Amino acid sequence: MEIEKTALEGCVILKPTVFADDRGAFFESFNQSVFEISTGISTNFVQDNQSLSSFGVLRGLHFQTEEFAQAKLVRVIKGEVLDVAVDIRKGSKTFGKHISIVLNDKNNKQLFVPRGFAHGFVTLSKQAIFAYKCDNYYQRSAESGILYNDTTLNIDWKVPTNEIKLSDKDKILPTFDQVEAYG
Ligand SMILES: Cc1cn([C@H]2C[C@H](O)[C@@H](COP(=O)(O)OP(=O)(O)O[C@H]3O[C@@H](C)C(=O)[C@@H](O)[C@H]3O)O2)c(=O)[nH]c1=O
Repeated sequence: MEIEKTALEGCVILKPTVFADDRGAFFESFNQSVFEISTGISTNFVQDNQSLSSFGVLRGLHFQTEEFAQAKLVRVIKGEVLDVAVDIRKGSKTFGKHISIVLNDKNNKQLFVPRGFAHGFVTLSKQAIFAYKCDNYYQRSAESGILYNDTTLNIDWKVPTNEIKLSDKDKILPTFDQVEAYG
């Protein structure tokens, strides 16, 4: 397992060791002990999620508020996405900053997104299966988010605006300035 720190403290890229042979390939997509030892992060994941999206589908930017906040370990099983995490932690020196990383079924990269981040992705391939672990349960009443094209955040989603597909819910998310910081 390779670990790469990012510009945002607590956001870590993980690259599992892949064992390829003439049958195909194998890797451990999650091993709690390896995760904790290699990242130094202690979590208790309680929910696994999976979504299927077609090209241009943008899910985000999402987070759950306060005590319902979720850390996520995200990856792509099939296809390719541009994954984005935005720091919304009160007092963080990178508050309002974001990172973006290409996750696909070739690089097998995973991104750990701590609590206190808004998270989203856009699908770059024809289809993408996105999978993630969460350390807190889904709570509909605590759902919140930030508009993907917020001008303060200024995220380059790499997909032309006219090809981006959003849910009705994501079309009316608040702007960054309207959102309360985490913590
Ligand atoms: C996220 C979630 C949704 N749902 C339901 C609610 C709704 O009817 C349907 C689709 O939900 P959404 O449109 O919110 O799904 P989606 O837009 O894929 O939401 C996800 O986006 C990514 C970027 C994240 O970071 C996740 O935390 C989550 O917010 O699934 C659950 O039952 N459990 C869950 O954990």
